[in-house]
Amino acid sequence: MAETVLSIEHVAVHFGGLVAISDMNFHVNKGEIVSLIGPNGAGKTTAFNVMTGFLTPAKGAVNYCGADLKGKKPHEIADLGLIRTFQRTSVFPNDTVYDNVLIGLHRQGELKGKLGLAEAILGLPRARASEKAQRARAAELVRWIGLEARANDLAGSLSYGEQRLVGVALALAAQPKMLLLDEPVSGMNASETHTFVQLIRNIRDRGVTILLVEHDMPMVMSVSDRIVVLNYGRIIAEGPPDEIRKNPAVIEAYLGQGAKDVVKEVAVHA
Ligand SMILES: Nc1ncnc2c1ncn2[C@@H]1O[C@H](COP(=O)(O)OP(=O)(O)OP(=O)(O)O)[C@@H](O)[C@H]1O
Repeated sequence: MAETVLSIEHVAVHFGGLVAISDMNFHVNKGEIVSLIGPNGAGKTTAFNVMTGFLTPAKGAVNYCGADLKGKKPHEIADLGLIRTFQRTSVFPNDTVYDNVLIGLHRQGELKGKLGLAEAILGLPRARASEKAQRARAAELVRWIGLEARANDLAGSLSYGEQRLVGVALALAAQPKMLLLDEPVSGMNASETHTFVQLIRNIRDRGVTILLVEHDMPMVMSVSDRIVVLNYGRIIAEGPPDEIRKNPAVIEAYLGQGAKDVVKEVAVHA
């Protein structure tokens, strides 16, 4: 039987009188790639914020690997291996790609308190060994995201899509069991998106479970094992891409928002 990694149970979020999410229930199994989609304002980002401890739901629970996340702070949730990327990646533009990833790894090490400050400052043997391991790991992560050829280029010289890859490397540096990707291909061209889909599959093949929020329908249809559709804070459909693209309620939800292009794309890929 499939092992559930994340489950959202009867979650509700209100902002004053506005119901952003109402009685949301869904789960993600180990090794799945699941997409959460829906028209603008449907509640996708709010759902991400609940899962990662940035928002406390008015009702319901989020379970991750058997633990109730209630009351946990974002960094405590990240420590459990539930890692998110953000819509905006902020790289250090005047550092190389490799150094950006190394800085990320150093921050991880500091956050986890792996080394004492004195050890690090004095360059004691344990600190030197750790530095060597982190350098090797940074090189491995740069290779993993496919930016090996650009490792020594300044991050500021990368295309927007490549900078987003650095964001993924920083998330991978935290050794996720599950990755939440927030609109990962927005602003990418078709070829960058294609490369990114391969990367997502590769990350999953290495054992990381994936949930993504994305507006790019062809991308969602090609990468997802399962799709959960939100509209006005409610789940209106859930299933594999082939079912979702034919679902009248889904088509209606997007048409209702005037997003005819999206519907056209869904139909074209049917
Ligand atoms: N901090 C907030 N305060 C008040 N209302 C909010 C807040 N955050 C979100 N909302 C409202 O909650 C609803 C859901 O918003 P949310 O950003 O989760 O939607 P979304 O599906 O992520 O949209 P998009 O695709 O445009 O990013 C919207 O009506 C939004 O205006």
